[in-house]
Amino acid sequence: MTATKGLEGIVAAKSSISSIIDGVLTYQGINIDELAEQASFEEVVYLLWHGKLPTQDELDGLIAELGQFATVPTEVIEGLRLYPKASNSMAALRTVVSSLALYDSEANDMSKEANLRKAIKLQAQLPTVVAAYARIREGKEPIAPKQGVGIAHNFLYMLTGEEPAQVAIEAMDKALVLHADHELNASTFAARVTVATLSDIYSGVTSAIGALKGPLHGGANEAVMVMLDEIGSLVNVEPYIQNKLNNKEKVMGFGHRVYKNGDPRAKHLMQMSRQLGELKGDMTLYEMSIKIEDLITSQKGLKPNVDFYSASCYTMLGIPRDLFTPIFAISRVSGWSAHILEQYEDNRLIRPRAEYVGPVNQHYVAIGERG
Ligand SMILES: CC(=O)SCCNC(=O)CCNC(=O)[C@H](O)C(C)(C)COP(=O)(O)OP(=O)(O)OC[C@H]1O[C@@H](n2cnc3c(N)ncnc32)[C@H](O)[C@@H]1OP(=O)(O)O
Ligand SMILES: O=C([O-])CC(=O)C(=O)O
Repeated sequence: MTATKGLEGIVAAKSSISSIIDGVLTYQGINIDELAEQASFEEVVYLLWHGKLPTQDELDGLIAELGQFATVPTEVIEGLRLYPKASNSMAALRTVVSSLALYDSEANDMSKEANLRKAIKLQAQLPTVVAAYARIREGKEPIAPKQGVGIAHNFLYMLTGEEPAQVAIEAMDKALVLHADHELNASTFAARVTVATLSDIYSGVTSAIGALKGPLHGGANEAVMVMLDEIGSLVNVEPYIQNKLNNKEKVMGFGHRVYKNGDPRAKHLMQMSRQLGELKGDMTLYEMSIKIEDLITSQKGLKPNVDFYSASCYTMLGIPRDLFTPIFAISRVSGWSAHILEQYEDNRLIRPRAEYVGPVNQHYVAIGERG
């Protein structure tokens, strides 16, 4: 038995949710470029869960259910007030999602209907939780979700307490569409491994949030913004990046396990970054990002991934950088849930093997005789 480090190239599941074939990403066979330009996030959620785009009635029904479930139990909001103010935002989100199970009477109901309902609840509640967390740590009161508006709109409203501009809603909605699913990425795999023991959907999503948090995965979007903040201005880009490359340090937001010729989502976020810069009348972050891309691509041959331009976009939307990965989770919970439901449909325990490389033929030595 020989291990493949990082399971690179190993096909570990059959799935009909999203595909990456020859560098093209599709959700249910629809190219991400079409969805990014035309679909709303709620249409994508329906697509991932039901395998087809919704009719107007089906879409209205989903939006109504998301509204109905968007309110988070008071106990959970009260719990947020007790978290240390300096908590890591993804650790807080992971803890909240785990605790949501305690207040859901059907948390352990494994029927198909209950599992779909729990997927809707999680999708509805994550934006409320992230916005409430962000406000409470600033000493502000959480804002109750609005009914009848999309998740992008509601999230920005609950975060700021103000009616968001149409351009901000559209940018956020597109970002949510672009992050919704991505085949067997690390967090989705973690979710599938967890529920393949026939554990519940809250456990699966809690595992997934833990996996998304890391900087090699979803945590890279925050790390990109840390880097942009450290660089500070266009003139500093070249020496900063050169120094990183000389020290053989990774530059966050570049490279990908599957895409070697570029992540198809990045160009949409790059355009969004440019447009938001133009609207703000401040191109600094966009221009710094373009310069970093030029340097990394020419010197390392690495292309930006989904996490690179999302950092400047979210900052220009006025969002604090430690909410970037929680926003990724607000979107990706749609994909995690789709994969969890798919796993339950045709389940088998996921339990690979390890190549043993430890010592052999050892013997127990009494404690007093050990060196
Ligand atoms: C939503 C997402 O999860 S998208 C990915 C987000 N993560 C990041 O942006 C973090 C930065 N990128 C990386 O760490 C990697 O490119 C990963 C983890 C995304 C993919 O990694 P892998 O396919 O395992 O590639 P691996 O990490 O083995 O790198 C291969 C080589 O490219 C180099 N490399 C890969 N990414 C980078 C990078 N961002 N900056 C500099 N060098 C890099 C590695 O140092 C390594 O070089 P070596 O062969 O000389 O040692
Ligand atoms: O697929 C991956 O390995 C990471 C990624 O881009 C994603 O989860 O969106």
